[in-house]
Amino acid sequence: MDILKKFLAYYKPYKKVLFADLFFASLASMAVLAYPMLVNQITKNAISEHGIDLALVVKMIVLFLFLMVVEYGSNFYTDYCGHAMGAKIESDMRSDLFRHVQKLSFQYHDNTRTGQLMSRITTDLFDISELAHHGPEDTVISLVRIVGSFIILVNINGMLTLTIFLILPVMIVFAYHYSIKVKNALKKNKERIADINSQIEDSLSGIRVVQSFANEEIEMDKFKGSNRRFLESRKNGYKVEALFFNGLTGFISFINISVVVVGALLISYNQLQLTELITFLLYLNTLVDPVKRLVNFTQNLQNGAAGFERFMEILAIEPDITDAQDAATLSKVKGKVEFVDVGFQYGSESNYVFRNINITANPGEYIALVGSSGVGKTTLCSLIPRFYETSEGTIQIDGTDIKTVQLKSLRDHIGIVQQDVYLFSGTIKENILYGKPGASDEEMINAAKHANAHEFIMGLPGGYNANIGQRGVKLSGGQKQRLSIARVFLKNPSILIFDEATSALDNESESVVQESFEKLARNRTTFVIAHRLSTIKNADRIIVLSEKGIAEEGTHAKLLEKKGIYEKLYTMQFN
Ligand SMILES: Nc1ncnc2c1ncn2[C@@H]1O[C@H](COP(=O)(O)OP(=O)(O)OP(=O)(O)O)[C@@H](O)[C@H]1O
Repeated sequence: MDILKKFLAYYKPYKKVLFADLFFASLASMAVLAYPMLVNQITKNAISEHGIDLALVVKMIVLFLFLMVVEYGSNFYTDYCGHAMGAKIESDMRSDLFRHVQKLSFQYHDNTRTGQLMSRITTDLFDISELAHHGPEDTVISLVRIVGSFIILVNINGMLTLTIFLILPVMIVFAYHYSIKVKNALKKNKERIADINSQIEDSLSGIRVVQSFANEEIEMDKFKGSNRRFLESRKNGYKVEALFFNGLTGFISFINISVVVVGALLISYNQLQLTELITFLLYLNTLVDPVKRLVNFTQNLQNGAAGFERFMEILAIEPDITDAQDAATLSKVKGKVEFVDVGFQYGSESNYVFRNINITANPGEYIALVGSSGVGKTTLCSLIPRFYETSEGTIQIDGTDIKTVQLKSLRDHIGIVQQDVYLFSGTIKENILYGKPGASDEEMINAAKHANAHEFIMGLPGGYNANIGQRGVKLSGGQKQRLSIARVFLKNPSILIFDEATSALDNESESVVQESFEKLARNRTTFVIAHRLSTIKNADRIIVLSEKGIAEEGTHAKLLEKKGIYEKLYTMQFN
């Protein structure tokens, strides 16, 4: 019931269109019901052995034309405005879903396949929109036509009507049964094509890996398998569809023949006139369409309802990282960052990545985090912008617990340069402006200059308006890094997190990136997740993480002196 209420709520902005749609759907159905009556008038009263009543024929033709205008005009409205209403509802739902999914935390996205989400956002919502539009409309059309025809048919002849309504339920059961089979076949088709799509996406996104391993044949074999499965499911789909449609046509012919046979008997007993039989046969055809619509409606209902349930399931997931009710705005940040007894685990079932972490970073301090792979350096840093929530302890910025401030204001003060730079397809300018939408060209170019990116950008055809291709494929690793640094320069945050690239850039571009990053870090509290120890010799403080938490802390020189973990790591890399 609750779910129905939520579904109906989406009609609210389109109430007028919905009522108009239902009104025109009823009008068109009534016009269809009136046609056989006109034919009846012509065959019964206008044409007789005494000749033709021309005046009546003309009157009927005019009425015919009028009904046609009413029917097609109404159909135009339902086809156009009704569908548009469905599409608008779908678009509203898609916006709600996208807005919601954007709010869900990293934890949710870590555990959800993007492809699945995309298919929900597209396929499910299309099914719902079909239901939103065709559901009420088809019900009204079918009711008006079936009830209307029934009343008219009974008025013409009760016995003949009984003949139809004895066969009709069997036909409905047949149609329902096969419509489910068709539906299942179509669902299977969809699943199989989704398999193919995700496989193509996977193979083509990794085309560089595929070609470098020369594994095209292996990919082709995988593709052949899913391609064959899709072909089989389509063949099966066509088979059940052929059975469904031909079976239905068979039933209709059978009803027609039964009516002709019973009608002929009734005529021979003077219980029926020939003109009445003709009218009757014409009404038969107006009955077939609503039956098909009803069957179609049950399908729409199943698909749409299942889709809507899934849609609501996602909307029901509460974002686990949100603003507290009385969250304050974090403004004028000096940049003191404190970890107080911080512990973290990914999900309540998993082990703690670390516990009892205490770090105080003073404004403007440059802190490097080192430690073996998987020890939790990235995780530690992702707690500062609250990408994940601490499991124990608190993190404070300038003495304020980050859980008590508005998420947006917190993230506005933090700049992140990730090892795997993500650039959006579009121009250089659009990508830099992502750091501060609405910034002037001058500010943007300044940021690029600070990031040592201006020169290479000017060398590209189109300069700042050069298109960088999907995810920036047309740029080198170092260029992408510098663009992401420019983006953060423009943002101008007080706190900085730099996840150093593990994949080595060549020495020259590395030193350019390093130089621009050091410029960016000036006067900002900076956390560097360091992989190459050569880059952090000048850090104010180096924190060495181990499985047991913070193992060592100090400057490069002090830690070397200490001859502990850091010294070991350093000698290993140096050698
Ligand atoms: N999204 C996630 N969900 C569950 N576990 C995760 C997730 N991300 C990381 N982990 C686990 O948490 C631990 C710490 O990972 P993290 O990436 O923080 O380490 P790291 O020190 O930055 O490693 P590296 O130097 O290799 O980048 C690892 O054991 C990792 O498997």
